[in-house]
Amino acid sequence: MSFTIAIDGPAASGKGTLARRLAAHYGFRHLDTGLTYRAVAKAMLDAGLPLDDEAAAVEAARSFDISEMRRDVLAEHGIGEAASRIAVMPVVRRVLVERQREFSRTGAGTVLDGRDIGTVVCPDAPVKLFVTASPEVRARRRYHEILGNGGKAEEQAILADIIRRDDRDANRADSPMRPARDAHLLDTTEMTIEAAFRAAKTIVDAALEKNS
Ligand SMILES: Nc1ncnc2c1ncn2[C@@H]1O[C@H](COP(=O)(O)OP(=O)(O)OP(=O)(O)O)[C@@H](O)[C@H]1O
Ligand SMILES: Nc1ccn([C@@H]2O[C@H](COP(=O)(O)O)[C@@H](O)[C@H]2O)c(=O)n1
Repeated sequence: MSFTIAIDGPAASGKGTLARRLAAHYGFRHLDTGLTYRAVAKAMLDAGLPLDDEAAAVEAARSFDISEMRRDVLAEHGIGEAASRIAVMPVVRRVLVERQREFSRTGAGTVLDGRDIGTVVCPDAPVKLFVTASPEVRARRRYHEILGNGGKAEEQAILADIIRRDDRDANRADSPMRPARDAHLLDTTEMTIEAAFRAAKTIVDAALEKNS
């Protein structure tokens, strides 16, 4: 059986960075589940379809290749916003959650990050983290990331986007973003990436020890 590390948290909280570090450290496979919602959103946008076309979104959710998802192609802020609008549709979630669960069962260990991993996708995961940071710090980090990649951005606009997306994700009826009851909360507002990794590793090591 696969040992799954479930990581959730709001937009730009650092959950993907942490998930990638943990996966590399333990030799586990990683799935950024946000990319699955983004892949559906991009397919809809590229086809010029309205984002609330459920039948088309379900078809897109069934047909894209998970192994072909690329963060650099799907990272755009507008795609994140569209993904969050698509993510309110229960029928789309059902298809994607099944594909994410399938991934979580492969190999000796997996790391999945998203919004509902600890609560819905992998509720039996032996270790769950909920990563947060203040909205202002998250907006600043994302701003510097975009600039570092040669893009243009406005910090205040990013902050407004993040707040709007968090609100939609936390208040939708199906699978709202929230920490699982047994999740460890990790507030990285004042933490470096390295400090966040070390704190998470201590938690994961304890869970691995308990499972052995
Ligand atoms: N503890 C930290 N200290 C400083 N910068 C950080 C920290 N954690 C993450 N970052 C930076 O913040 C930005 C957002 O991190 P990341 O992409 O991992 O967030 P995310 O939660 O996966 O985002 P998304 O919601 O878009 O999936 C990245 O530029 C990353 O390098
Ligand atoms: N498990 C998940 C993961 C993501 N979403 C939705 O997708 C949007 C984009 O996610 P990013 O992590 O790439 O920013 C996000 O805002 C959520 O609406 C989800 O619902 N469940």
